[in-house]
This record gives sequence, structure tokens and C-alpha cells, in this order.
Amino acid sequence: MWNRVRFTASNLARSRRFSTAIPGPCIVHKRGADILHDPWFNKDTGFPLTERDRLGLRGLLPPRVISFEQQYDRFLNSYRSLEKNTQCQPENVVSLSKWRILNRLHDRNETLYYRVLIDNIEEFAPIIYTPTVGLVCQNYSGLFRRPRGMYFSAKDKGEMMSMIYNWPAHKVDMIVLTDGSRILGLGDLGVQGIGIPIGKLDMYVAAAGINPRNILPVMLDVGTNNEKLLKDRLYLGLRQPRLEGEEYLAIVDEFMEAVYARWPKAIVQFEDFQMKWAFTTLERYHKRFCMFNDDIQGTAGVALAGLLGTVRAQGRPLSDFVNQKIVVVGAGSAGLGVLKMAIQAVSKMTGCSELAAKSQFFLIDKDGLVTTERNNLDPAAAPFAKNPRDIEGLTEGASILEVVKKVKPHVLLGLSGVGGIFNEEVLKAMRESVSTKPAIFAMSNPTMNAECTAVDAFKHAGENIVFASGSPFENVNLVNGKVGHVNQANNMYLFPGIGLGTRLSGAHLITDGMLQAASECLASYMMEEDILKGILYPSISSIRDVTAEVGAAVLRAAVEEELAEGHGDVGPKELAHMSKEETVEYVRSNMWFPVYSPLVHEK
Ligand SMILES: NC(=O)C1=CN([C@@H]2O[C@H](COP(=O)(O)OP(=O)(O)OC[C@H]3O[C@@H](n4cnc5c(N)ncnc54)[C@H](O)[C@@H]3O)[C@@H](O)[C@H]2O)C=CC1
Ligand SMILES: CC(=O)C(=O)O
Ligand SMILES: [Mg+2]
Repeated sequence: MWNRVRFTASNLARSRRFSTAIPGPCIVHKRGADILHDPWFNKDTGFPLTERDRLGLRGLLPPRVISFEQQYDRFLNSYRSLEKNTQCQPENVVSLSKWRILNRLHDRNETLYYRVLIDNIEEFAPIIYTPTVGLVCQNYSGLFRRPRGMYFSAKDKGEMMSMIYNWPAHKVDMIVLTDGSRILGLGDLGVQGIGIPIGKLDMYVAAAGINPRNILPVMLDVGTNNEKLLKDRLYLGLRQPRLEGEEYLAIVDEFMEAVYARWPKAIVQFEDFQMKWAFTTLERYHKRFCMFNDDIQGTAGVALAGLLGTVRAQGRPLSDFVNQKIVVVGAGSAGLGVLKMAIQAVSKMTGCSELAAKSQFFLIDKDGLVTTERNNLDPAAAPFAKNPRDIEGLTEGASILEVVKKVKPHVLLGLSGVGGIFNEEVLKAMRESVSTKPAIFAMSNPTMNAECTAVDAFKHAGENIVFASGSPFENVNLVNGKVGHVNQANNMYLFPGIGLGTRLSGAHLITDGMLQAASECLASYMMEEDILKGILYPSISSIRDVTAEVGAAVLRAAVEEELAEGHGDVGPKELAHMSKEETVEYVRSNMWFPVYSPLVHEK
């Protein structure tokens, strides 16, 4: 099952770059300078002379026609010279400069932007996604030049049903929505959180080949409780405290109604909502609308795949997962989502109840070990609280160090948002783990919020560990020329496939079964030889291939649950008759790929 041959999407992209096949035409309703100012149609100096004549562009561009390949190389050369010229500058300054140069291309020429992104996703993901996207959100008001996506605010109550028609595209497949209340581990960033939906949707285009014309990043601005932003004269969002309770929900309800009135087939991904609203909105909408919460559900699937990988990395059968002792630090939307899915997996493997399955899991939040003795125990965390009878030698509120020393867990997994809490002492305590290959997952984002660095993990916890982080770190050089592999345990391995598979299935809901299929697919993606080296997740350069497989798994789960209604010309019966390989091929063939299409003007 684990041994099979793979191709990487970047190989495919490279071979396609020089393909001579003529793409189908694209209808444009504009002429002249309006085309040059529309990043979707713009080809910069790449417009052929005949097209310049047809579209009224003659004289609006320098005379020489530059090929797509030349434009591509020119962009990468200027990117590389920026890298060279900023070598001595602080890291944040360099990252923001890189983001700016990519963003300028995004604003000007989407075809070239997405081609550059797809071909070089491993290099550019840390710029358009975590960690740099966090920095971009923090500096959003200063960086703002042009709007991207839509903004619905508390002041728009009663207007959203008409406002949604202000969006220029007739069709929208994928929406990523945030209220900016918990941006990565950076807290409440209000309207500045729009960078997250933009970054996530860039990953949708790059990884899942969702057509960028059919994506929509959305900010629901219900105010902010961030005092610094409220006092900032340049802050671009509503300068009022966040709406709460029914007032808040009324805004989200109205937005969801408006979206589905205009685009009944759209999928809405909820992203970076503070915990109470993450759970409440998921519960409120998941049986009504085609939506999911990425932080709760996408993260859980990726973490579970990684946890199963650590079992294989120990050379043990997957069934041994039920014996793994796992300490989860962080009882927020992400941590609780992971616990829920992992416990369901144990229960499924053993046939025992979820109550019995949870005995191997330990949950820690800002007040320490969560037990039933906790005053004001959060109802969301309550199902995972330990009964003091079952934790001999530990008490309510025990620290991470105390828990690790006592439990000697196989896995220590952080989703706390607090940088460095897996300190030297905690990491050294992991040396006493009962596992032959203890695993440290420092999943919080961005980099400065990771529970520990890769270097510290290998240095203090030992060279035999398996390590994963939410944001990228370099592999670590160990003694004797060995390499400590760094995995990126990030929901980016799943959400693009969840969205794409759901869209192509035509399902109107996203079920636990579809999400579980996504996770199982990722878990089985890696080959044994890699897993034994501690490589739990595929390289980001193969993310299109991963996403095709995950998308197919989601689609097939929808078919099995009789939710698939088909997509375009492909009906539910045809989907049901596809073999597994045919489904993957079908998904792959529906991925958009950026090439310059001949433009045909129509009034
Ligand atoms: N790698 C990935 O794919 C993902 C990573 N994340 C990251 O996970 C982090 C948390 O996200 P959410 O769960 O949504 O946040 P949240 O705010 O809902 O939860 C944070 C939790 O951490 C706990 N915590 C805070 N300080 C602590 C301390 N000193 N010791 C132990 N626990 C502490 C809090 O009590 C709370 O339970 C963020 O940094 C986010 O970027 C979230 C989703 C996906
Ligand atoms: C990766 C992600 O979704 C987060 O850190 O919130
Ligand atoms: Mg998130």
C-alpha cells in the first residue's frame, strides 16, 4: 500500500512550461488600456502583435513581444537579485520585500503570478503563506495599496444580499472567510486578517488548481478588541469593539445567506475565528451549507496523518496507534479538533467507545493539565478532561514538564500559539519517552509562535526524534553527516483537496466521512523508506499531486455517502463508476493551469 511511484507537480509544470499546445480562447469584453489594467487578461509585453491589433493595444506597449518564458525568467531574475541585494537586511525586511514583489505581480498579471507560484511553490509558500503572511497581516494598513476580496462589516447589516452582487465574477467556487479574531498565533488583528484568506486561496490555486477567477477572499469586520489597532489612526477596519452574542451571529448568518443566494454551489472555508465562534459557526452551518472549519477540521486531518506516520516511523504497525501516549498542548479550536479526530480513529481501530479510547490522550491549556476538577471547565474541553483517579501522580493544572516527566509520551504536540513553551527542560524530559522515536510537533504559527525550533528539538530531545512544525524550518545537520528531517505539519496538505474534491463531487455538505477520507489519504501517501527516515509528509513541491489524491479520496467518500450530485457534464452515476485511479485522473484533469490564452473580444 505504501510503495508506489509518484510524479511531482512541479515536474509536470516544468514540462508544460514549454508545451506548444494552443490553449482554448478566452472571451474578453474590454478593449485597449482596460485590458492592460485587468490582471486576469493582462499579458504585459507578451501580447502578440495580431492580438494587439484586434484588442486596440497597438501603441500602448513597447513594440517588442516578449515570450512567456522570457517574462517568467525575467521575473525570477529580479526576485533573485532582490534576494542578493538584501542579504544583510533583517529577516522581516527581506520577507516583506519578497512579498511585495510577488504581490505586485499578482496585482498586474495573474497568469504569470500563478505560474511562478506553482512552479516554485516550495520557495514561495513561506512568503504568500505562513510565516510571512502573518507579518503582512500585522502590517496590513501600511502595506495596503489595492483591495483584494470583499469586506463585509457590522455597518453593512441588511445590505449584504445586494452587496454580494458587487463582486464582478459571475461564478464563485471557493470562499475563504475570516473575522480576523485569531490570526495564526498573533491574536485579534481585525480587518488586517484579510491576508489569511488571500494566502489560503493562493494555495487553492497553486495546489488544487482552482481557477483564480472563481475564488473570493472575505473579511467579516465586526470590530476588534485589539487596543493597539483601535488607537491606530491608519487602521482600516471598524474602530469599535467586536460584536458579541446574537448581534455577531446575525452578521455571519446574513453573510452566509447572501453567499448561497448568489452562488448556491460555493464552498465556504472558515478560517482563523476565535475558538468560541469557530465551534459555534461550525455547529450552526455544517448541516445547512457546504462549509468547513479549516482550523478545527483541516488541522485535525493533517495532525492525525502525522501521528499515524510516527507509528510507522517507529517500525510499528498502524494498529499500535491505540497504544501511543499523546500529550496535546493547547485546548483551542485546533488542539480540540485534533483530539476529537484522533480519539475517533482509536475508537474505530479498536471498536471501543470514545470514552475508553481517550485514556491515552492528555490535554494541557494555559492553566495546565485539564482535569474534571477544573473550576469553570470549558464545555468544549470537558470531553477530554482527565478524571483525577486516572492520572496517578498528576494533579489538576500540572505543568507541561510535570506531565511529560510522568507520562513519558510518544508524542508531544503543540497547538498553543505560544512560542518556546517546549523549552530545554521539557524537550530534555522527552528523552525519557517510552517511544523509540519520540515525536515533537510544534504546530503553532507563524515561526516565532512555534512551541520550539527544530534545532532545539533535535539538540535537547535527542537525534532520534521525529519533528514537525506548522511553519517551515530548515532540516537540521546532526553529527556524522546525518540529517534531522523537518516536516511541515500544516493544514495546507488537506484544505485544497477538501475544497476541490467537494466541488467536483457536487456534494452540498462536507461530512466527517469526507474529512476522514482526506486524512487517511494523506496518511497513506508516504512511502515506507521515507517514513523510516522521519519524513511524515510529502515535499511541498508535490502538493498538486497530493491534492489530486486527497481530492479524489474526498470525492469518493461523497459518492459512498450518496452525496455526490456531479459536476458539469459528469453526473453522479459516472462518478460512481470511476475506479480510484480514474477518479484521481478526473480530479487532476480539472485543475486549472496558467497559460496565456488567445483573447477574443466580444461586446
Ligand atoms: N499547523 C497548522 O496547520 C495549524 C496551526 N494552528 C496554530 O495553532 C495555534 C492555536 O490555534 P487555535 O487552537 O485556533 O487557538 P486558540 O486561541 O483557540 O487556542 C489556544 C490554546 O492554547 C492554550 N494556551 C495558551 N497559552 C498556553 C500555555 N502557556 N501553555 C499551554 N497552553 C496554552 C490556550 O489555553 C488555548 O487553549 C495558533 O498558533 C495557530 O496558528 C492552527 C491551525 C492549524
Ligand atoms: C495554518 C493555519 O490555519 C493556522 O495557523 O491558523
Ligand atoms: Mg488557520
